[in-house]
Amino acid sequence: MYRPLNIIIAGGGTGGHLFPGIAVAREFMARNPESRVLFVSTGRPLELEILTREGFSHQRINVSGLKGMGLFGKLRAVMKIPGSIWSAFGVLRRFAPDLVVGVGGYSSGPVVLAARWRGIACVLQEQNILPGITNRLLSRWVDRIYVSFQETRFTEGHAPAIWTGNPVRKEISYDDRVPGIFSVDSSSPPFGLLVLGGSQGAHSINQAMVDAAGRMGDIGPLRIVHQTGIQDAEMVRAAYDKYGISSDVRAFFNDMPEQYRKADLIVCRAGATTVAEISAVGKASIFIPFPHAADNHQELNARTRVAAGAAELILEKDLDGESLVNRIRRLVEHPDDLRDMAERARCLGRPDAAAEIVDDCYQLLEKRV
Ligand SMILES: CC(=O)N[C@H]1[C@@H](OP(=O)(O)OP(=O)(O)OC[C@H]2O[C@@H](n3ccc(=O)[nH]c3=O)[C@H](O)[C@@H]2O)O[C@H](CO)[C@@H](O)[C@@H]1O
Repeated sequence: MYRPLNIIIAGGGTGGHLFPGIAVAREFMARNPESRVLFVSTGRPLELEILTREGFSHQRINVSGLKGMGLFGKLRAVMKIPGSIWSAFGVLRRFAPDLVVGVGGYSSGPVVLAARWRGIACVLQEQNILPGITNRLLSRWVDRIYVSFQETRFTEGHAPAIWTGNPVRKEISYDDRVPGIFSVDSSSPPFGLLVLGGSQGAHSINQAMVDAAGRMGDIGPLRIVHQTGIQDAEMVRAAYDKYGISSDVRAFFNDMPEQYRKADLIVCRAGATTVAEISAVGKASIFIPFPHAADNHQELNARTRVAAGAAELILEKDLDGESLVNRIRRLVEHPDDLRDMAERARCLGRPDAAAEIVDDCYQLLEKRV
């Protein structure tokens, strides 16, 4: 029997940080429904919408990131740090957590530091192959770090790191009882192409698909599901309509499990949570990493899959409509290759990541009693 816990999930900001936190939060609630979970972060609109839908409480904290800021922005961000740590103490006093889970993003910093100061158990979850700056700074002040990639390394003096994989929501994971996984089957057109731009959409992928739309005539029946982000939805929808391509274009999908299930091929950025979900669901993919992600970590995330024959890669500098269509056409014409990639992807999946993390957290708390 698992005892009820008060858990704070600190950090987030983007879907790639938030959804692993939700997977872990749900696992804690499954172990004991009397547990309470509070998410603490800057509270971007998308984040608040997702947490409300999931039924989790949220507490906003006023903190800014340092990265990519000018001198004035950096100074303002530094000046906010004492206030944000002070508010974090207030949150800790009111919620009285047994454990704080930092999921990356600068808003996790003050909460984890304040919790450490108060002697509360703290763990980190790192989604990317290269740790983000906040997790790197916090790595020596916590009890454990759960990493998504076996290759991930922290600098000396860090807490014990455990390779669990990146927690993925249960309904996304591969299940051989669900029809549609490994749905690559040339006898059942149309071919399902899922295009994802990460949680905010990717303008260059949108642009390349618009350019590609006029060159897809000879590929055969296609059904494109495309997540564009807010800016480009109209432009992309108009291009598919112009060339008579059946499509579902939206700024953001709230039904990703369904969309993954129906896809025969996924064209997407290489955010760590997308990469983990594609493995969990066992699908073929073409990654187009965001080249300006910190230390180019998206390309490194993607290369782990490419090296295992589980995905293909197009670098942004080589991306245009023609290169994209050529890759898609080749894979549509070689379903065996698609199936092989999908199976290799599935072998890399760690569908039990959330359960492993929660098991370890209970053990950690047991030792501290
Ligand atoms: C620009 C940038 O720095 N992005 C980072 C951000 O990416 P980003 O926030 O884009 O995150 P990911 O691609 O890793 O994950 C996106 C998440 O959003 C969900 N989703 C996506 C589209 C949609 O329509 N509906 C939906 O629910 C996906 O299922 C997934 O759970 O966090 C990732 C994880 O730390 C990093 O690897 C990325 O580099």
